[in-house]
Amino acid sequence: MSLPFLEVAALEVSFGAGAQAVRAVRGVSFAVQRGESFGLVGESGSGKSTILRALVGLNPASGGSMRVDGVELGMTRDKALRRRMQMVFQDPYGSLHPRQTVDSQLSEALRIQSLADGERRIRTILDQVGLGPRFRFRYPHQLSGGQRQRVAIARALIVEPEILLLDEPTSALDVSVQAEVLNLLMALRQERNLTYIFVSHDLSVIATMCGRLAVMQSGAIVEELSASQLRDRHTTTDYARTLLAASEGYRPQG
Ligand SMILES: Nc1ncnc2c1ncn2[C@@H]1O[C@H](COP(=O)(O)OP(=O)(O)OP(=O)(O)O)[C@@H](O)[C@H]1O
Repeated sequence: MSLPFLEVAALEVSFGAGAQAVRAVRGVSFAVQRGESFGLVGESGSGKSTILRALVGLNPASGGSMRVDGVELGMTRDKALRRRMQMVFQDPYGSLHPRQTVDSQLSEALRIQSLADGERRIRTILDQVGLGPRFRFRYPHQLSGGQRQRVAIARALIVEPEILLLDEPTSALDVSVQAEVLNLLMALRQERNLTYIFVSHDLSVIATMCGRLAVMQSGAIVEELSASQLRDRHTTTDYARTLLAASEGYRPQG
């Protein structure tokens, strides 16, 4: 059995101190192989985003460990380690700089990683996310929601990461646009052999996009399932059953 590509073990993340402390992530462990897509689902406030933010170093871990390819993710990450893992947020309008063109935002990502050959990289990535050159000098307000999310995906991918952390990447989009962006993400994962950690409250999205998933409640993982177990409703906890029943977007398959 090969070593997992991404391994989270007994992760703890707390906010605040003393009696006011919030233990947002409580002893979470999971392992993901290279090229796999792993889902995190759970009610609002269950700690899904906090795990992603801990992985990229935005939320410091208060216990446990995180490893990529056997390398421990400590408090400080060098440039090479930061390049390996990129995040895509729910709201592309909030995550893109409103006064910078698509070109400047992509150039900035390249500059941070000191990557040369910017012209070629920008043209290629805009094609790969289905935008093409005519969007290159537009500002975020001149783009639709779906186009903005494609720019956010391009900005994450232009530095050629191995792992994408996707935090509800389509939940701010119209349903028809959602499907297009999900198809794009699926194709990009295959083409680039990317590993995804995919957070969503929509179980139908998770069942389509992920091979395995963890169900979270109050900062802890209460159940791990394969996508086919999810589709067949083979859940073992009441909480996962309730979540499944409550998931508006969920449509039983087959
Ligand atoms: N910076 C912070 N300071 C204090 N508490 C925080 C902070 N970030 C998150 N929390 C708390 O940590 C808990 C987990 O939040 P988190 O955003 O990870 O949940 P989530 O499962 O991603 O929820 P949602 O689906 O609504 O995004 C919540 O109780 C939240 O209020």
